[in-house]
Amino acid sequence: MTVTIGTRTLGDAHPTYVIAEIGLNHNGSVEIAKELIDVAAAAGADAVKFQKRTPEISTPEHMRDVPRETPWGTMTYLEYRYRVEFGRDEYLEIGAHAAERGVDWFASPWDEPSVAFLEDLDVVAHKVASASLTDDGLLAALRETGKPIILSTGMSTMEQIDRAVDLLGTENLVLLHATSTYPMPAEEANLRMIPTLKDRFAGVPVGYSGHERGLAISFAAVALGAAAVERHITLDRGMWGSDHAASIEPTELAALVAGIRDIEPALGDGIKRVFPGELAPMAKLRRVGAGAAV
Ligand SMILES: C=C(OP(=O)(O)O)C(=O)O
Repeated sequence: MTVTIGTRTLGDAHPTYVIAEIGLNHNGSVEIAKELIDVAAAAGADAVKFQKRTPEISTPEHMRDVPRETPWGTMTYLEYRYRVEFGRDEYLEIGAHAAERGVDWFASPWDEPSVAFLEDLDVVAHKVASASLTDDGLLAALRETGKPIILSTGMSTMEQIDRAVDLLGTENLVLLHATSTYPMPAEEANLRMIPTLKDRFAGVPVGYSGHERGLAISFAAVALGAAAVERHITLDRGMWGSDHAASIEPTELAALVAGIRDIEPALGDGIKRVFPGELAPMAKLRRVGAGAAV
């Protein structure tokens, strides 16, 4: 089974769909968001992703009044959430910029009104953040859209994943294996979940959403069959904000995409054959023995 997002097709035998997760790393600035889109396009990523919230709905009650030091002064956590949220006009500008650069754009809506907000902007797909995997109302609203849905599976049990997949249906679904530790230590990567999810949800493309430092684990995810790779990106890991430290910088994103494109043709089809390039070394090095004719 394949899933088509924009002009790209995801699934076995198709290129890995690389998602540059901007998330909140734009720090509320459309200019930074556009710079990050430029970075993603220059690196050869397929899509940029944002996070869309209705802060008074998606901010947990106990967090709302917690004071937060920000570059814009001390404010409550709820005020900060509003400060970094883009409205319709800003997303129209962002969407136009992504289209100009040839990359898909979409977002993870964190509440039901945000689904309607993104639908109005005619996004090509929706993402479900790991934190939202058990939000039945959100999943039902997303299924209603009929758009491709990319479901992240961090901080979840297999039973919760089964239920979310039941609610979303497998028709237009991409699963992402994820561990929601920021930054994620290698011991928590559990990359063999990629083949486990592929076996359990036959035909559903399975990818990887990474929060580790460096690129090696994401490359290994591709070697294990990931149909998509999502990584947080930032202009500079030293920037203010909670996700920058677990993000990759522009040169790393370029290296990630280039490395993935090198790995893809190397994976082959698993059928043993003698390649033309091996014939000369074989003629030179192999002693002819009883097994040669087999
Ligand atoms: C947090 C998100 O995703 P993940 O769970 O894949 O990190 C998101 O998409 O907003």
